[in-house]
Amino acid sequence: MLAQPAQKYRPFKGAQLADRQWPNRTIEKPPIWMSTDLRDGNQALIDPMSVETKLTFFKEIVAMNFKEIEIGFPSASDTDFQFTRRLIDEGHIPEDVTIEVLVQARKELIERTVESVRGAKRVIIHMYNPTAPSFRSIVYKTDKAGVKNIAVQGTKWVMEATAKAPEVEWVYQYSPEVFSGTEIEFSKEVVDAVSATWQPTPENKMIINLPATVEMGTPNTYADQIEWMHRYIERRDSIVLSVHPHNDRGTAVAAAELAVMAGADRVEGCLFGNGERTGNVDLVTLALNLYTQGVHPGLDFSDIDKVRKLVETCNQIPVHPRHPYAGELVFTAFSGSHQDAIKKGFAQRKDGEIWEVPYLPIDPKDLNRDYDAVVRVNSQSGKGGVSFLLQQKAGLELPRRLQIEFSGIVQKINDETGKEMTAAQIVDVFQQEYFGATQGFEYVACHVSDSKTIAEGMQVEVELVKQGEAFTVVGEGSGPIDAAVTAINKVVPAGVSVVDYHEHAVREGADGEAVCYVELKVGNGRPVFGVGRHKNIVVAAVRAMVGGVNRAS
Ligand SMILES: CC(=O)SCCNC(=O)CCNC(=O)[C@H](O)C(C)(C)COP(=O)(O)OP(=O)(O)OC[C@H]1O[C@@H](n2cnc3c(N)ncnc32)[C@H](O)[C@@H]1OP(=O)(O)O
Ligand SMILES: CC(C)C(=O)C(=O)O
Repeated sequence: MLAQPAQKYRPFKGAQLADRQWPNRTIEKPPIWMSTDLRDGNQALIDPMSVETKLTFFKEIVAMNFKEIEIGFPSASDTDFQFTRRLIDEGHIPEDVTIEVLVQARKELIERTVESVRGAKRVIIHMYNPTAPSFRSIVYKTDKAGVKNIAVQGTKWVMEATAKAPEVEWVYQYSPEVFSGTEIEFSKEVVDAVSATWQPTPENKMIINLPATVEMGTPNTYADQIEWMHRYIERRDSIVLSVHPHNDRGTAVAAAELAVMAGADRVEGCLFGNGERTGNVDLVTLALNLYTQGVHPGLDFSDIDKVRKLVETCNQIPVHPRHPYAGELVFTAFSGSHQDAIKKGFAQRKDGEIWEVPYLPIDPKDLNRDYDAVVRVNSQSGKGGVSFLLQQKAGLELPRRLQIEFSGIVQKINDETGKEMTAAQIVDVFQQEYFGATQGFEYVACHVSDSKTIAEGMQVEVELVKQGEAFTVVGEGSGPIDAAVTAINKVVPAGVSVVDYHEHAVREGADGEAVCYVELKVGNGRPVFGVGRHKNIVVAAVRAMVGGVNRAS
């Protein structure tokens, strides 16, 4: 890298717009969406899509509810020509969907393009030519007038060619390519000349598309350019103002959003931002950003994994695991404090309320994503995450101090292995630690009686085995726990005292079970937990106590 990059690169200068209005606006309705996956996305693939793949992709884009779809560049390749014909001849285009085809401002290519869509109901014919200074001097070796003439002449060729196919309802779209790098007054001059030639009306609008062919400045500079054009181009009421951001600086989504605030009616882009170089603007992120503001985007991403897999298969490019809304890891928290907040958010949440779960800007369920993946446990995790998974997977609602005790056990394993622990593994470890603690006393059975002859009110008989020897201890107390403590104390000389006790049901109804968590101390030892589960709550409590005594020793 250069020590002085200013010797090689100059800062981008956008439109002069001192009284810009867009910063005070919000987006309250979705723009018109146009998917260019089959054109701009396709032209950037290592292996462009086959006709069959394009057809599969097209049908799914339709199912997502796109009403405008750029299907290709039919004059460029036989594949695109054949695909266009198949869509039309086999009737794959729904009544309310308009296909779009791209072409350069070249007569023979325009004629071939018109031929490719003969018989279609409605078509957007999209012509482009570059207008930026470097293209004028490097690619065309011409001046502003020369470039403007290409645009106007191309428009006339489109008018002539489309007039020969009157069965099609034609919509004209013009793009001054590299609008982002073209002097703004010159962009207006070219666009005005094109619309003066085509003569759109408020009833028969044309589309003026202003591409950030290469993203050149911060997104606010694009918004300024769009607002400038929105205010000053001629025949604005007869024009659908469209934007086509690319992502060279990684800010295409922001640029598109600010451009809509600045007056754009329509956005062109690709699913997950496929496209030339760093890609086109990502329509999934744009649409779901709107959704999280309470505005329905009009597109259906209610099975986001299906959309992701489709795009990965058709493009042969993976979607990044941290891609907004769709990546494999984007609804997953590994770190302790995040898990803790998410767990509390879910616990407080009631159906029908406004979504407010910390760290999750959208409910994964709305995209058919599972809550399972929300919390994953590794050495960065804390008690919140561990207990969340136990609750989700096994229905266990651990009291706070047990959460602390058990997460210490999990943490130790994670530190040793350095690996993630799955929910099933955590449940396993919990079961081994708390339900499998049989060293010491083995619980066999217990019997509870509350006859009037029992002085303390209740009697519990506990049958145990220790080192192969079976015996029974009996205790009385004001309640079953009390009585069980008295009974067990008879075989634990150091003395057992209950510090805390919690219970809850794990399943409702006839097959319901109770889980008891007993925190106890043996002698002067530190408090430990025992956990028991059984249909009968007293049995669950006695089991918890026996388990706790075993763990304490
Ligand atoms: C920003 C974008 O994404 S724009 C879309 C880009 N997509 C594609 O290019 C994919 C499809 N294109 C192709 O397959 C080819 O370019 C074709 C088949 C259309 C044309 O191929 P060729 O005739 O061999 O032309 P090639 O692309 O090599 O050269 C471009 C020529 O067209 C001219 N040209 C390029 N774009 C345009 C345009 N929009 N309008 C008019 N002329 C143009 C160039 O100046 C050059 O002219 P020259 O031959 O006099 O130097
Ligand atoms: C053809 C135009 C709209 C284009 O793809 C671009 O400029 O990026």
